[in-house]
Amino acid sequence: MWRRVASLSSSISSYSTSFVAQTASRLNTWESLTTGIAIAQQGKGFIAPKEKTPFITFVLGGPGSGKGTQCVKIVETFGFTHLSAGDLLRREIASNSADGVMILNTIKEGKIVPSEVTVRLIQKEMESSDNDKFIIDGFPRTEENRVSFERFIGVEPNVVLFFDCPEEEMVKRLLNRNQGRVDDNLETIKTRLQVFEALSLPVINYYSQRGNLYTIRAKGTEDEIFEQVRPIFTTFDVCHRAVE
Ligand SMILES: Nc1ncnc2c1ncn2[C@@H]1O[C@H](COP(=O)(O)OP(=O)(O)OP(=O)(O)O)[C@@H](O)[C@H]1O
Ligand SMILES: Nc1ccn([C@H]2C[C@H](O)[C@@H](COP(=O)(O)O)O2)c(=O)n1
Ligand SMILES: [Mg+2]
Repeated sequence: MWRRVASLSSSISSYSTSFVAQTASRLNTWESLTTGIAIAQQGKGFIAPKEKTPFITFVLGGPGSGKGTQCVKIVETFGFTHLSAGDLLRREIASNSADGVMILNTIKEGKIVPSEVTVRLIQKEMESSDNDKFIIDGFPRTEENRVSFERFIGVEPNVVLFFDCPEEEMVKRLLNRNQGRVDDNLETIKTRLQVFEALSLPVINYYSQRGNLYTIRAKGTEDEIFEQVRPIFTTFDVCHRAVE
């Protein structure tokens, strides 16, 4: 099971209080994870489980670019655990949680839910998973999402996929999706496209500059698109990560 030395959930709920101090403590915790065994061997009494850093893929792209569709294929082929930020948020709405109404209204408007909520949901799933390979779909949608993940989860993505799809194709797909989503209507789609351009493209540019962005031409059949994705993970050899 992949987990941090200490659970961070409680810290996230007090996100706005002493943010800088908490962040510093969190980064120390991740450092402890990697140095804990050595410290224990020196007889200083601190024992941390020896665990691998998870392999993380972020999946980005405009609304309807095919992120979820391709994630299903990636999971089937490469054994990732699929965490869709949108699905986790919709699950919160369905469970009538304290944040449910706020999340529903935000999604109906086509806007972005505060990062502390989304990161907490992702973190919970990661901590309770036996897998150490995660494909995180529709996240980070904003610079705030990105920075929150790095600060609270304490790791950066190994791979960032960007499904680059023409706008008219995305709109056509969304209007034909027929899954009863409250945000698949023309008015909300327009806002989602604006939000993508204003808030998500800067994140994509950030990863492009860091050198871990893989851009996929996302028009064509599902199989044609997957044939662009497959070699990325074959190169990383994610199926044969050593088990400790
Ligand atoms: N290559 C494709 N060609 C045609 N239709 C597709 C293709 N890929 C996915 N679709 C369809 O387009 C719709 C949107 O796809 P999908 O849900 O995977 O997009 P998404 O990027 O996850 O969207 P969102 O951001 O809204 O969750 C679905 O109905 C899906 O079946
Ligand atoms: N990081 C995220 C991901 C999703 N949301 C909200 C806003 C999106 O329009 C909606 C649906 O997500 P999708 O299923 O299209 O990936 O969920 C968010 O606020 N932050
Ligand atoms: Mg999706």
